[in-house]
Amino acid sequence: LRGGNFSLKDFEIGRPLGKGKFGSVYLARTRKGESHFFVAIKVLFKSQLISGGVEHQLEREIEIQSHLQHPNILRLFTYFWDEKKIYLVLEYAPGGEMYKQLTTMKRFPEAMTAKYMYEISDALTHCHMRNVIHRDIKPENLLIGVNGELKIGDFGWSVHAPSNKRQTMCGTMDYLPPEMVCGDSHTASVDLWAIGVLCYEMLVGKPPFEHDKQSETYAAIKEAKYRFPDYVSKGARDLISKLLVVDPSKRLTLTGVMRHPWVESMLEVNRRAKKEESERRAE
Ligand SMILES: Cc1cc(Nc2nc(/C=C/c3ccccc3)nc3cc(N4CCN(C)CC4)ccc23)n[nH]1
Repeated sequence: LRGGNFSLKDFEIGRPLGKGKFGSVYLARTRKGESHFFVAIKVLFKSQLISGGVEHQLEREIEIQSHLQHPNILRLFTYFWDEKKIYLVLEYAPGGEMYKQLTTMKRFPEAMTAKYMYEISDALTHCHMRNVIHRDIKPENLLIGVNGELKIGDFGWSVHAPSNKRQTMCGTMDYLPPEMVCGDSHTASVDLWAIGVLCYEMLVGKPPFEHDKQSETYAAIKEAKYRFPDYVSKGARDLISKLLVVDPSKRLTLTGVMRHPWVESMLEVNRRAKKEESERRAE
């Protein structure tokens, strides 16, 4: 997939993987050469982009995602268009969507949650170093790679920091931090709040500020008011409580997440489990 000017004829289109707001995503593979290389092709209708007024958002998504190269960020290899559609050639993540995994498992074990928290913090460090804030971290935008690693997918809402872009709210607001709920300008620390929400949702199976009425969700977010079920460990509570902080400047940093004692201890549990498994297989 080096170089440019690809077109649809260079790919064999497979099954649809999913349908988004502005188009569908298909499994595909390159025709050229003997090694069939799987990709995911996101097909967007120009007409819908224009009527949705999101062309420049797509430009930003392409600009940002094509320049980010990180093992926990889904690659955007290339893109092309014909008279009616735009095609994004994205990395294929064979593990599927994290939110489906979470729905199936109800909630993730602490070691699995900590691994995902480490990986997403590493990926966001890569983004923030390039002055990119994602702004839409949630299980629906996260995919699972071939080795069970997390991949941040959709960059449809990412922007260059700082930004006070009001976004037309579509989808859940469970992940919105207080400063975005109040319409203040926001910085990269919105992603720190979002991974706090994500950590809670991975451990509990639902987000911390979920309420029947939107106004109750807003109120709970603005005061960072939430409760833990008994089974959430002290270490996990400590991490989440350092991320779900109303004052953006007081939130834990990404380095702080990756070095948090609970994360470190859980990664050690993962390493030991992997070692035992490989020793068992070696026998
Ligand atoms: C961009 C991309 C997707 C992707 N991989 C996959 N995407 C989607 C669902 C995608 C989707 C797209 C738009 C809207 C909704 C869903 N579903 C997937 C389901 C997969 N399987 C195989 C693994 N099974 C456990 C579950 C079903 C595998 C990869 C998937 N790699 N790269």
